[in-house]
Amino acid sequence: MAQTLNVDLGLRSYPIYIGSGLIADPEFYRPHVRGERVMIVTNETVAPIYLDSVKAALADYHISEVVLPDGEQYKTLEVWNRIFDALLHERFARDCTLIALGGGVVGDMTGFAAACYQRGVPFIQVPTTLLAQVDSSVGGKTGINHPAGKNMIGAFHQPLAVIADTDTLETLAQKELSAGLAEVLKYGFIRDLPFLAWMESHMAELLARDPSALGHAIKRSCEIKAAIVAEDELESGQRALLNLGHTFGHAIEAGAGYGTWLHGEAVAVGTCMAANLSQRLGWLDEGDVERVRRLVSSAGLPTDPPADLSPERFLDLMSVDKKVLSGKMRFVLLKALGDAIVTSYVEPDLLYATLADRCP
Ligand SMILES: O=C(O)C(=O)C[C@@H](O)[C@H](O)[C@H](O)COP(=O)(O)O
Repeated sequence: MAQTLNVDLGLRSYPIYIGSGLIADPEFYRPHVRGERVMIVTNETVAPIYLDSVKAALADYHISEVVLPDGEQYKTLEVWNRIFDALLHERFARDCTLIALGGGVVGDMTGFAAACYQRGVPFIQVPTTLLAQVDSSVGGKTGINHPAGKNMIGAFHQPLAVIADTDTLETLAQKELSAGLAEVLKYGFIRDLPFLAWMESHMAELLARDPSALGHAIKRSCEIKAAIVAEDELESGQRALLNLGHTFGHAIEAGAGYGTWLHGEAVAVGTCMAANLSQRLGWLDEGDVERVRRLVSSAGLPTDPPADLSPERFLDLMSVDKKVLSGKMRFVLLKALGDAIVTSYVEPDLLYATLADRCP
């Protein structure tokens, strides 16, 4: 049984299907596939587990595949180009559909390839990690990394559908599950205090992959994300709230070398740092910050930045953030738990103090 949510974007609206057993079911693909040719883009970890099921579900189409290496360190221009090599080698025309089968890296790279191939072809997201199911597969942000900054080259390109099979989470490494929980927690921190409280009391079930707890977490996360994206598709306002923890987090990922930290782990630390800065601005109290850190830690996630990332290097890496406008950094901070804002009014000494802060 699938639950269906909708991302309301006028002509670019699309469904998010969430449930068990969807990945091998042709019914979820058929209404959305365009043309007769399908290119499945996946990675070396996911292919041996799920590629055959997806191919069987798409047996009515002419299928090709490209299998990329797995990891954030491969979200590069060179690896991305392999998708075009495959499409061109096999003479794909515009009447085709790309399928992104995998986690956030595969989804972002496939979506960006779909945005660019012959100036734009359709694609479907089939996310197989928790992080991709609750966040990156929804909303149309696609792209690749540059050594100077995360997701620096990309496009907004909405998928035709998101098919989130919750069974795929059974094969996910525990570290990857925790990384996905960082983004689930984010929705509570920015917009939904009751959801945060629900996570507090259901963390053990979430970590034990209880299907009902995970199903609720995925649905609520996608509801919040779909509503924000529908309000502000191209991030001219409210959508930036979804970037809580990301300015600090992206700096950690780039500073340590892509692939050293999982994206969700870096976002978890970034969220604790955003809470720290929010306290310095007088918005959160000590108890709130402690609650943020406790929740993050209870999800099996780190709370502190790497000791070798100096405040100066942090600042340098953060200065290429996509939220920088007219040379001014903007931050997603917490006015209260469940109430995030975007602000550029942060005194440099308070920011520096947060960047220098390390738990004893
Ligand atoms: O969808 C959004 O908007 C987000 O910001 C979601 C983030 O969790 C996600 O990691 C996104 O890819 C980051 O986008 P970026 O614009 O900061 O690169």
